[in-house]
Amino acid sequence: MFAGYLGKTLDSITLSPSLLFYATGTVLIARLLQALTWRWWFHPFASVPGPRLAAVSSLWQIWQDVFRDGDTARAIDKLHQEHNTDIIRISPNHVHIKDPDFYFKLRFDKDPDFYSKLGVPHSILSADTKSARAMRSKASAIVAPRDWGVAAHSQRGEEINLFHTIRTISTDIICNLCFGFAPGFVKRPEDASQLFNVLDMCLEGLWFTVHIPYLAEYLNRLPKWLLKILLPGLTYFKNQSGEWVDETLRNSRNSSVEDRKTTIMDALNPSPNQNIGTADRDWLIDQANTFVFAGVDTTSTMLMYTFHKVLSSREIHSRLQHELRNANISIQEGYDWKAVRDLPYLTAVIKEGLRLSAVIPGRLPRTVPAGGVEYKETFLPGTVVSSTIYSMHHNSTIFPDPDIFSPDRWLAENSVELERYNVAFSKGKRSCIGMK
Ligand code: HEM
Repeated sequence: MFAGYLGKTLDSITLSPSLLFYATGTVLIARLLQALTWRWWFHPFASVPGPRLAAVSSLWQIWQDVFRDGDTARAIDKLHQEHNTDIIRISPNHVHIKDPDFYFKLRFDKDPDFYSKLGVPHSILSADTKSARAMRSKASAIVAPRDWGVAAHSQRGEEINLFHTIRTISTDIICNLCFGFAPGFVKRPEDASQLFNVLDMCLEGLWFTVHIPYLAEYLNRLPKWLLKILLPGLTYFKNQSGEWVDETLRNSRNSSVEDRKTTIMDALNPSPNQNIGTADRDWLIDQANTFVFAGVDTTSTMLMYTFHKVLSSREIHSRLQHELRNANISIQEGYDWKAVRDLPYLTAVIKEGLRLSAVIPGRLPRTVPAGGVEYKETFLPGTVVSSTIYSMHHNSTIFPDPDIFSPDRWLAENSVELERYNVAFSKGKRSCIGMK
């Protein structure tokens, strides 16, 4: 009887456009309310403190990343202080944990959702743990400390743009590692300007692209002519890396098998003994972009920051100068890098520069394995968890007066223990390859 009544009622309803509009709207609002209610009251992170906006949406992260110039790590640290807790909810399925002991347990896999949006889907940086392991062992065999024989060509008293100069040195060294030759930016710094503008643009754009699903993937699939119109800088970067990769492959075809293993591109080349196909060439260009991107600005920013700190403190400057003079080390005449590496005060200055320069300010998200893990009273199911380097390096229990640049903390009695908390290069299976 009820079915008959319902059938008649439905027959009498005519499906007008306005009815369709209201019905769709009602369903969408109901779905939204359901999602908000779940995230707010019933989600496993419902009791984890954090901004309300972060509990129900990704808007808090978007606000920090895009509109506050990616200053998210500092904002997260502030939240920990405000809520006086080691665990903070920074988006519906993502918590940030400040506890140093948890950092060392954070050996989970990279969050594919985040890393796939960085625009280099096939690169070592975005690869899953298993594929990355094979690439890492090949590439890290090439990265070793050595004398690169590059020195800035500046005369005494001549003004230079220090950051630009450091960047040219870093690029020449990274290119030597990757391709076996340097573009010669140290001698012709003006040639590097376009590449550096593109690196700046990519870095700024990154905070935006990580929030737009599939954007990086679509950009990668666009025809080359369209990408050139839409993003000329990115096209320039890809073409430049493409030329470098081609030259490496040409050089290795003309050299012996033993010599080929001396560059990262040769070590990673998936088809070393034959002419490389388009897919493998594109794959290598992705790796090349990653190494240039990961190696150049990290090193340059850290060095620039450290130079600034040394030059702003008369005491640190004169102690460093004294140590270098006593060791008879002068950059003008060339020097023994092994002797430089062992200088205690210089090493302490570099460690302090690494601690405070925060060159990787992001959250480095990891996925909790299926089955979940416990963190104190909170159960973390297969969600996302991160611990920023910034939080570790600004922990005042480990580093008293954390904002003060004090190389002496690395020379104190507890300095060996302190070393454990120097995580500038991250730790574990996905730590930095350039660390050596
Ligand atoms: C001061 C300099 C540097 C710092 C502070 C630094 C820091 C880091 C950090 C924190 C990570 C981990 C990122 C993550 O978990 O997503 C990383 C990864 C990486 N770094 Fe560096 N880096 C530096 C220089 C370099 C250099 C010179 C190279 C190239 C020779 C390099 C190549 C890489 C690569 C390829 C990865 C990805 C490793 C993987 O995913 O398994 N980095 N770096």
